Amino acid sequence: DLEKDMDTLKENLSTVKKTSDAGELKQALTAMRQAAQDAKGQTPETLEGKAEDSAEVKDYHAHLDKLISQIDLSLKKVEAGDVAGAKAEAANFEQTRNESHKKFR
Ligand code: HEM
Repeated sequence: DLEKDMDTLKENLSTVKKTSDAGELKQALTAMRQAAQDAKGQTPETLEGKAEDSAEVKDYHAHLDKLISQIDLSLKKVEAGDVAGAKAEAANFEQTRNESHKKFR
């Protein structure tokens, strides 16, 4: 469910910020990506009763897609050997989290 996806995001974001090991970083980013993708299939309580094609649900999906794009950029960097650059993307994840929580939490 959505709470579980959010807990997965939180735990793995913490790993992304802490680790300097490329393998561990990649694993945490991959878990975050899966959780964000899964969250797209869930409906937050604040949007219950809204149609799948409503502006609100589309906006919810767009925020998760933004996070997924940011995670993909971070994955690209770690794959290119840029661990510091990959970790720096965490600031963007947090910005998207904060914006999203203001709207949908
Ligand atoms: C790295 C990014 C994010 C982190 C670390 C994060 C973390 C969390 C945490 C820890 C919770 C509380 C979960 C609980 O009650 O146990 C939560 C709730 C929530 N988050 Fe996020 N979040 C992130 C991104 C997002 C995004 C992108 C969205 C929407 C587009 C979102 C929507 C929500 C909603 C709707 C809730 C309330 C869920 C409920 O009904 O309990 N979050 N988030």
